[in-house]
Amino acid sequence: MSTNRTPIPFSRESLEQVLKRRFFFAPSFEIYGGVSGLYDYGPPGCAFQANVVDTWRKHFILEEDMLEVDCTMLTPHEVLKTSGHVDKFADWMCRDLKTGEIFRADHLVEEVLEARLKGDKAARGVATEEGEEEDADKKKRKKKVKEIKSVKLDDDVVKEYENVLAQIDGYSGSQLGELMTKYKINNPATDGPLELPIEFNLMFETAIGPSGQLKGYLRPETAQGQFLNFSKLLDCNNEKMPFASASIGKSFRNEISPRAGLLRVREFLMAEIEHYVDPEDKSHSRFDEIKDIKLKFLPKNVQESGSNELTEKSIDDAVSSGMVDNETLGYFLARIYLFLIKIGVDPSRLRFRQHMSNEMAHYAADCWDAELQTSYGWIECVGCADRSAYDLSVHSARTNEKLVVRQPLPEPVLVEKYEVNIAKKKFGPKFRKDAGTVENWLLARTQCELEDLSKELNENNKIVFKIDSIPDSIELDTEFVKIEKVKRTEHIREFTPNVIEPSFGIGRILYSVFEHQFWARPEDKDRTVLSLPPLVAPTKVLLVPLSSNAELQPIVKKISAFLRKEQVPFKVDDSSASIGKRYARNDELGTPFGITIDFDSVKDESVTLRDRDSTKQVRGSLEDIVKAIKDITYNNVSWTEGTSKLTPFDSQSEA
Ligand SMILES: Nc1ncnc2c1ncn2[C@@H]1O[C@H](COP(=O)(O)OP(=O)(O)OP(=O)(O)O)[C@@H](O)[C@H]1O
Repeated sequence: MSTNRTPIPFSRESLEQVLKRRFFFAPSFEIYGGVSGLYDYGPPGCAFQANVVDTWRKHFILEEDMLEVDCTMLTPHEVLKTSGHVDKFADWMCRDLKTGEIFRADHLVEEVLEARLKGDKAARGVATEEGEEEDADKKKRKKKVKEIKSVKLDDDVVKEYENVLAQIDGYSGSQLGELMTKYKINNPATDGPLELPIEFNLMFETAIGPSGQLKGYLRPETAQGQFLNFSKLLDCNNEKMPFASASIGKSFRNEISPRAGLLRVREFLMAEIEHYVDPEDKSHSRFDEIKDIKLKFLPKNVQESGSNELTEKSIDDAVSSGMVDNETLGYFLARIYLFLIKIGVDPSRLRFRQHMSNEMAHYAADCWDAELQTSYGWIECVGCADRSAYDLSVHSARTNEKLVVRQPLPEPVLVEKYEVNIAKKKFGPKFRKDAGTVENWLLARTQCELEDLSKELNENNKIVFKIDSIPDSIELDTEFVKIEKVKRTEHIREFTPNVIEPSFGIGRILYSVFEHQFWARPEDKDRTVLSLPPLVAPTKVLLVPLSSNAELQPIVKKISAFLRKEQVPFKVDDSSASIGKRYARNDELGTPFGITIDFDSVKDESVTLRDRDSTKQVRGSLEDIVKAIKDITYNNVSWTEGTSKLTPFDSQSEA
């Protein structure tokens, strides 16, 4: 990284101009006025994303020998009903019945309370936090917010607000409604009253096929496709455990109020891992390799006490103290950290936040988000959850397909377990075409469910339950079914694996890296640079002929052919702009190296290599220069080390 990089106040406006000017990304359908939450990536954005995804594949899929799948985005209703998304994948929205404006309830509470705290700080003459810039939308809204005037709050109220904000991700709809009433939160623009929060499902609904009868959704995550292929994947892995599947693909969420550019969009690229592990042994065979890595943690008890103070600990300490639930989860937190650093995340602006008890799904054993600090605040970019056996169990129960691992036991064991005995002959006449479905439903129950059913049968002499595909409730007495605890000698251990799921939103990560790597040359604040790591930079080399003299053309062609052969992504800039301007253009594109071709190059094929960040230059043969570029880009070699055998070159002014 540059030795010249001095901290200057980050300007989001300036970054946005660069990203737009160089077409990293832009609103989709822009000439039609655009649609909120939808973006197209331009050439440098595409190349950057492709390189990040390539690094992700190498870092996780290849390094960890994961099984990659590519599943469909269109998903039938039944699958997402079973997974819980149809009923629960929702955010809370509230409407202003007069103006029709819609707000996401938690974001509204957060924005208003933050604004009031800012007003309070202003009244007390305290400077507001640096780096918390506001996007245009937020600014527009805030302009109209009457209460952002500097109004001093009581100390108790400040404490209360801070406490609410620390836990903002964990509130239910009714709790948000209570907060809105308690703190008199109205439409910030008009001060008009708002409806209490109602649930809004975030999935895009569609119909599959012309009849319109097969209801479906665009998937909101890639995970379900991986779970449904579990048995095939286990087979691919020769039935060996633990193992992981992985998938990279688009997901869709009909966000209530998309905002903050790439950070909250309606269609985005996800990279997800489902690591299947024995529930009785969540150790990880490679834990030793990462155990000493130190991470910054924000545990749930700290947030629940209204604070956001970070604790720095090694992963080893975090797991052995029980703060992180198990070794495998800890292993992935460290691997996530290493990946993010590799692609340009600033480690000092990365923290791992644990989900609070009321935020975490009831089945999850533990959950941590990798959050990156940006001018929009701390943003969740990677979720990493131990989802226990939930997903495989629910799909198994719904389809009656066993999604389990069967392992021969070293010694037979005597076990006590619940078994279902069905009076098959009576099922046919009672249930007719549904007899098989009811039978399979009973046989697919887990031991815990059987324990409950057995109790119910003993106490009431009957059990009553509901199966989705059968309209009426089903009632069975002991003539039809017996559920009893029996002793059996077993030679095989059968279990449903637990799943540890690291889930990456690529767009959020890309944007955070832009912010973390954007700076301006101290001598001129308009000469901005995107210091993307060479590994992921869209183009590695800018080829710059010193002049447009025809004499240089053959050597430019020759060097281009050599770079192509060596598979180094490059661009030629033979425009008439000054050399400094040409470099400046590429500094904004994040191109880490410049190769300058001059009249000496014609004589001896030597060239000059320029480093984007330090603007240092060295001279050498084309072969040696390309070797240095490849070493620095792909082999993690520093500029100093990579160019140590090349001749330092006096760089002229780049003005
Ligand atoms: N609307 C979105 N736009 C861009 N990326 C997203 C969006 N929603 C989720 N992601 C990304 O997908 C990852 C995994 O999704 P997950 O369901 O855990 O997010 P989430 O908890 O719903 O996010 P949030 O609370 O911010 O809406 C997130 O860490 C994030 O990087």
